[in-house]
Amino acid sequence: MLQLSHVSKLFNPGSPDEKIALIDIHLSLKPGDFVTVIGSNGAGKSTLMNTISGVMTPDAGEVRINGEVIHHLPEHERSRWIGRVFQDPMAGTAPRMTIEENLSMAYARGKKRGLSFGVNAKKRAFFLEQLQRLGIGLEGRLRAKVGMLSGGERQALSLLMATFTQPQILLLDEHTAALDPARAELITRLTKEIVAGMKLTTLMVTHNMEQAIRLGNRLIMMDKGRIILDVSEERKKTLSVEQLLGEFERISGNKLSDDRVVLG
Ligand SMILES: Nc1ncnc2c1ncn2[C@@H]1O[C@H](COP(=O)(O)OP(=O)(O)OP(=O)(O)O)[C@@H](O)[C@H]1O
Repeated sequence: MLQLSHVSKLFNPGSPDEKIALIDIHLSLKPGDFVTVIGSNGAGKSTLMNTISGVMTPDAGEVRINGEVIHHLPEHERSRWIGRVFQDPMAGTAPRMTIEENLSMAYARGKKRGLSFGVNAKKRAFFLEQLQRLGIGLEGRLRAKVGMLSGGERQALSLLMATFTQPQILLLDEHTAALDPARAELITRLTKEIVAGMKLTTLMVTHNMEQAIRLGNRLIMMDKGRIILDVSEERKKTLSVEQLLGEFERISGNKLSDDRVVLG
């Protein structure tokens, strides 16, 4: 499904600002895997997501989705294959457009140009059904401007839009981090439901250690551009936050330096 081999990324090579972001990363995900990603500041988590999404090209190695090298794919193919939700609820939606218009845009995403963004009765019925699944009352607000929604509502909409086209890979980039605990819990629940319901292959970066253990069937830990620990579903079942932090210290030789860490 997703295959990274020998992936490396260096910023500002040869300059005093040189930064090694990824070093010889190997990662293989099976269809339906839900992998949580944790690590210290600057470990390379965002660079990993950017490289998988094709936003950044690796300096060495390659990323394949279903056997195809991602960087060779045209933009519309990539956006059909990859859904992404960012930390900032503002990032995934267009605030001046209505919920219905945003959904229509997401619906057309990944399809060849020329496809209408317009909303017809059939599409509207589909949108209503999808919004009802979220269970937060957005189905009654199709014509509301998205800029009027709360952060949690926008993030729920972003999640729906990112998964509309049944992407091959779903990338969640600290997508609950900017929300208050109740909203974060809501988005976590919706994430679990959508990922399990659609059997999506998912990578989720989180600073919440408890969430990283509780969600998904695999956990990877990054430090200084490398994957330093890969935890199986079995091991995750009995793993505590203290043990996870202990493992980080044992392998990296340092305490986890993450200024946004949430223990649980
Ligand atoms: N565009 C860029 N230009 C230069 N250096 C960069 C750039 N993006 C990332 N880096 C550097 O690459 C390294 C990895 O950064 P990255 O953002 O991937 O880490 P991260 O694990 O997501 O960190 P955090 O948890 O702090 O957000 C860091 O040293 C960072 O400073």
